[in-house]
Amino acid sequence: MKFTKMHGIGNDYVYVNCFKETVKDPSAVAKFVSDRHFGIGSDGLILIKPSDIADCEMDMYNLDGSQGAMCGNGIRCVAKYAYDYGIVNKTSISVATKSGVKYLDLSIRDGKVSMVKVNMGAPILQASLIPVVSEDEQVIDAPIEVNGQTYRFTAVSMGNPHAIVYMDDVDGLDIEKIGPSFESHVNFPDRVNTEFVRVIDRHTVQMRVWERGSGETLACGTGACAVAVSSILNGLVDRNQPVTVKLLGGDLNIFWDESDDQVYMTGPATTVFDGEIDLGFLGE
Ligand SMILES: N[C@@H](CCC[C@H](N)C(=O)O)C(=O)O
Repeated sequence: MKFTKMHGIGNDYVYVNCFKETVKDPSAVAKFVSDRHFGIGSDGLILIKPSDIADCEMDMYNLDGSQGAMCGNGIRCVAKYAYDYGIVNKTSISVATKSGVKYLDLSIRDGKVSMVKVNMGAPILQASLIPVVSEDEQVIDAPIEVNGQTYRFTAVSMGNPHAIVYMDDVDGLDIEKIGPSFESHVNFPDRVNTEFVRVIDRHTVQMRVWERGSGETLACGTGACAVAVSSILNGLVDRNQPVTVKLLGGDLNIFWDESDDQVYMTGPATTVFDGEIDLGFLGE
């Protein structure tokens, strides 16, 4: 299987061009290639496929083999791959995902994509659609008990579920302990991605993320969008201004446009290397 290793501010995936390659069992391939000791090493697997409704389709899998409906860092890399490897030859493109078609604008430097702006769509706040168990229609600054301690969280879906928790000491957090407990909490029937956030000023926040199916990653694009929306809803940052979200792997610029209710994410996309791997033992 030919592949390309790419990352969006350190959130790395193995990308496969399914215009040319066939992957029979993506879950098994994701688990194998993601392994940082016995595989290629990544947060998961992303297949770039032909689409009838967009320029291409993104089909993404987490490190544990589970399928994700949306990936913010991944979709910027899909756009870079599509342009740099000649699937498209225009700078405004569309990508189909399991959470709908997304529209992207590409910035070109030296003939290759360097930055991508993505219309990530409208945030979903309705509890039943996220999904999160609640008697209220929306979950904003609500209490939740995890590992015997009460936290307050806000729930937002950006096509995938996020729980946002504010705290002062994000750097000192034992995320390996608390992350899995949020992920598998009974109140999140589809599991959840959890962002632990410190507010720096009225337009800047810092976050660490525990991703559903992949554990702690250096960045999460959908998570950064959910954090910006949550921070506006909680009155912690200014509305109608871009929010800089500082993640372990770098910064993302997020703008929730009140006029059309769309969330716009801007950030880099990077190619690491091309490779080829024999997956015959998996039946591929
Ligand atoms: N890293 C991603 C999100 C990947 C999917 C997520 N773990 C899920 O299962 O919902 C991003 O950049 O958005």
